[in-house]
Amino acid sequence: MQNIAKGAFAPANEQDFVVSFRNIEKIYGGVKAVDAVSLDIRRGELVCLLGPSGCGKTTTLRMLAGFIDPTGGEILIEGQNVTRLPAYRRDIGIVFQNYALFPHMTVAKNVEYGLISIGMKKAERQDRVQEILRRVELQHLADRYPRALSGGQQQRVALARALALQPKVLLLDEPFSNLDAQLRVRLREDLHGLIRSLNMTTLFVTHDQEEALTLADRIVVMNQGLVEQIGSPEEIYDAPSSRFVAQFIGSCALLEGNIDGDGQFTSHAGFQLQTSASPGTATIVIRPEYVRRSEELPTLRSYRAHVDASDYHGHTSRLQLSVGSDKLLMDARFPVGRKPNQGDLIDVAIDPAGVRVVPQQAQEWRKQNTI
Ligand SMILES: Nc1ncnc2c1ncn2[C@@H]1O[C@H](COP(=O)(O)OP(=O)(O)OP(=O)(O)O)[C@@H](O)[C@H]1O
Repeated sequence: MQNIAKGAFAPANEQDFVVSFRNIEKIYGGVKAVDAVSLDIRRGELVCLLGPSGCGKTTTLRMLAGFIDPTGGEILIEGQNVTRLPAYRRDIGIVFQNYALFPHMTVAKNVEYGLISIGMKKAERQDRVQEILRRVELQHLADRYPRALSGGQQQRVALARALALQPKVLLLDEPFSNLDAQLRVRLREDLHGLIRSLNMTTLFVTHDQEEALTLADRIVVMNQGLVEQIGSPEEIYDAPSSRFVAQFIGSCALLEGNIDGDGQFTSHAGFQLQTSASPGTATIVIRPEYVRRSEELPTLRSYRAHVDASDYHGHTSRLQLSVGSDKLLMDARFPVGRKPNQGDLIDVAIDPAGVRVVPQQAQEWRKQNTI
């Protein structure tokens, strides 16, 4: 099997894989919505498909669910080729974006529904419903109808319904998109804890990078049907494989230029920075939290920067800076009353830990990772 990713969950052997996508492809009217996606998901792993609208993440999820037939490639669940199996024979639980609860059924009946359809006996069914409602802390709402539940409670019913059938894999399609910002964060933590405690193998789709970074063991960044990078949240953030990944995950400055034989980078506009990279044309990524006040890094080179914009965000301030005609971003805390304002000049230094040289495209990363 291909060694696809080198994340924290690099699998030990094939038996550990619950899901394998092998060169999966979907073509719609001549356009590749999903292009040669390969991915192995290990038992108990939480993997996120992340990317902008239209990048192919929902199509990939739905091919695993059995709702869309791939144009090419294979999908395996616990080693069995399920590519041509109908959805109901794949042992998959799904929580849809809009939860898709039955409005005329109580919470308990919603959860019980799938168990009736597989012919489970009444006593066993009722035990299972009780057990799963207890796990998602909804026992007290068992007799309510969906319309009398909050968004977060509806989400938990949908989750309970999916888990009741004890699926091999849980699929979540934008699980938090219908919730307000505060509830989103709380439910994210709840869901994380629950999935972890059940050791549930989970694939979820989101376009929200923060959701992916906080929830996933590994993130699959997709762009125009292709996998740009697969890695742990730290790898994706700290070592992006391409300009696209660097810009899509978090904020950064991207500077184009050349690296000489001593590792010195010079941008096209003349900004210079010492790196340890090999010579050649290069794009460097500088994350804003690594741009610091010069006085904090007195041994490093200092740059005089013009403050183009200065925004207070509570825990930090975000400054947009110009050094010559190159642009940098800076996230920093300033003592009360000392936040620089637009038009000020400040001296900054760049912590080398936050500087990465990235390839122009993801091809290089894919080549190295045999995708
Ligand atoms: N049934 C279809 N017929 C034709 N094209 C389709 C169909 N479904 C999806 N596509 C196209 O395939 C591409 C991938 O769509 P997909 O829904 O997988 O993207 P996505 O990353 O999930 O986007 P979003 O976040 O907006 O849901 C898009 O260009 C989309 O227009």
